[in-house]
Amino acid sequence: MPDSGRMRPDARAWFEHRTTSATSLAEIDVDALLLAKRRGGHRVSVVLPARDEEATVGTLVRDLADRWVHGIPLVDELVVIDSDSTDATADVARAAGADVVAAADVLPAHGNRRGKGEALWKGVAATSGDLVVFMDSDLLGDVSHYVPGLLIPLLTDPRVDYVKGCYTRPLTVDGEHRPAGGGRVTELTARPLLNALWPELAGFVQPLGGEYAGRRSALERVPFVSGYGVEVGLLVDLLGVCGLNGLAQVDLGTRQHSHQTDAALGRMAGQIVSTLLARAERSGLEPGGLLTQFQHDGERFVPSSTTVATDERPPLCAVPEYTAHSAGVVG
Ligand SMILES: O=c1ccn([C@@H]2O[C@H](COP(=O)(O)OP(=O)(O)O[C@H]3O[C@H](CO)[C@@H](O)[C@H](O)[C@H]3O)[C@@H](O)[C@H]2O)c(=O)[nH]1
Ligand SMILES: O=C(O)[C@H](O)COP(=O)(O)O
Repeated sequence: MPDSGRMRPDARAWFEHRTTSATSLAEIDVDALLLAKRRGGHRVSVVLPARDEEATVGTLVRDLADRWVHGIPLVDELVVIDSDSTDATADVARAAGADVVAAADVLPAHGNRRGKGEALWKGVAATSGDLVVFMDSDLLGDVSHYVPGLLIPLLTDPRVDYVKGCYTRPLTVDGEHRPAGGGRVTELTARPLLNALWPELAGFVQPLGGEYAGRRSALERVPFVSGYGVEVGLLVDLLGVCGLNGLAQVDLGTRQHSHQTDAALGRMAGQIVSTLLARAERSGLEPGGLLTQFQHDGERFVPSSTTVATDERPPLCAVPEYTAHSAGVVG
């Protein structure tokens, strides 16, 4: 039976002390945040990787620019990294107020690879803020509070180097809408693997979520996996660089995005498996047997842990009672 009491103590302590909430603008003291930004002499870059996102990137960029560039000056640089789009992503994003940089034009001597992680790596290279906020370009609805929400831990606690967003994820597939249940690769691949191999990270509610922020000083010290393995790669590698207490998460409320096909999610899961197994092999890790999952109770995420370690029986041909019996039967 699930039992939150059985969550690994270090993961549980991290979850309790390093999870904060910023589910809407009403919950955020933006003036205090701006003051902290000015006092600390910080510069904030927002990086949005985008591949063929003409349908969504315009509204997102306009919301962010209106609120945090032209309104309250929390963001100094709003950059869309055009990841080899074949649609009007670049024009739409530029018209909405972003600086648009083609991934292929950044560090050209290093070539141009495919994938989201490549766009993020180029995004860090192309910007200059000491604090970098990442957001996907296919987000739906007004999510402009994500930016200050992700910045709070970085602007208010010098021990925090990296902040992951977490959220409830509705799922709409084939016209059927469910208020939660999104993040299928997260639940079926990333979470079980991360729990097995890096149990101290079990408190992360959304290890794959595309909204997170970090100090450049940390981000420039870790590799960026070029494809969809980038989020789990960053989590594991930043754990090594910053330690568990250098990581934090913030509940941003709800996240809706465009869903990919099952076949595409299978390929994404494959990249995540490959990213994590490569790191586990390098570190010689043995899998553990506890899985922590989360449910939102209306106020907060509630963890519940289950033993998933497997037991097994030997081949029957090695069981004397069986071989004696089956010899008798055959004979
Ligand atoms: O080659 C690519 C592929 C994607 N993207 C952009 O990356 C973002 C996320 O990509 P998407 O294909 O929408 O991923 P999801 O299906 O939403 O996958 C989830 O899981 C992924 C794996 O961890 C994360 O990278 C995502 O942020 C997270 O939302 C979007 O803005 C894309 O336009 C690129 O820039 N280049
Ligand atoms: O984060 C994930 O697991 C993938 O983006 C899939 O999300 P979805 O199930 O909401 O499409």
